[in-house]
Amino acid sequence: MRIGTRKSTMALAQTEEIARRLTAMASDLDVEIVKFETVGDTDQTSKLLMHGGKGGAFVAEIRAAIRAGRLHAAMHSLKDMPGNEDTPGLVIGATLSRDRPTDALVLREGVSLEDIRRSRGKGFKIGTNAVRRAAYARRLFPEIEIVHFRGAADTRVRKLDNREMQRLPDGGEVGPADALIMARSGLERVGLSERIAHDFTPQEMLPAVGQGIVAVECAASDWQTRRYLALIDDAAAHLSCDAEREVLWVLNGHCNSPIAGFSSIDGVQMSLTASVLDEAGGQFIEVTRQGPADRPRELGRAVGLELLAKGAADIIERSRPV
Ligand SMILES: NCc1[nH]cc(CCC(=O)O)c1CC(=O)O
Repeated sequence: MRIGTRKSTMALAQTEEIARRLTAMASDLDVEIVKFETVGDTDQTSKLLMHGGKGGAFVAEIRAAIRAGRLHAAMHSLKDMPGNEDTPGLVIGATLSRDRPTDALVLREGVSLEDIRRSRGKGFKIGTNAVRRAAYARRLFPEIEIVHFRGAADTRVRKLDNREMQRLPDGGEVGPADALIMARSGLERVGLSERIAHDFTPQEMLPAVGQGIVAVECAASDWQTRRYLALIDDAAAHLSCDAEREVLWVLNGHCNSPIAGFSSIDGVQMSLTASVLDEAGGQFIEVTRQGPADRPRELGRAVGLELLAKGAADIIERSRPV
């Protein structure tokens, strides 16, 4: 099975995990990891929007290779898969069991969370490129300065430690950052979890839709690949995937929309919370509902529609595109 992936440390770790799980379930299977250098990786400073947005940059090229038969499958972080475009002929053949979905705070030497909390963020710069994280950061630390930080997880931490500036598309630069907000699961996968100073609770910072879930995509008609992928599919993660992504679908959301969504399963019940916030941190709409765990899309749809009824569309429309 030829599995395509970006070649960042994190993406490779995730793909190696897929390969390990596949060969544990099917010892006859040979897995080959095919590394792609996407436009999003080679072009670190220019706006991702030029390449069709973040999801477009990371995902489009690898999908074309599946459709052309050069790959059997592709690894994606579910969080990075756009929720507002159809993917005819492709399916998510497997979702791996979910890693811890929280966002985490990484600090440079000499800075503590207490300092940041006490000053309500005043005098501190926090690096992130996610509209959702910026919005929640401003709710938690109203006077913090957000600096746009990009790049692979390990690169970002190196820039933080070396007090490097971040170049911007317009030629300017920002930084250096005092802290970063990053996904715990990503930090774990690149071996940097000991750098986590604080895990934000879902009440402090609701995770992105799909955060912590690794997905494997393949051609809908490739039954042999689907049969293998079914062996490593985690049912609970797949139900959460369906529920949370339905919210994105209803809200026409992409991976950098100001939208958060997180579901959990307790027995036969699923609880789903989703929110929409504006980047300045002023407007915040949150909805929680419970429903039967085996009908995740219905629950996602109900939550998405309730967010719309409470004014979500306005906030989403006013948010920056990527
Ligand atoms: N946007 C990059 C990205 N895509 C997936 C993860 C890791 C978490 C995950 O798999 O959900 C990250 C890094 C981050 O957000 O810090």
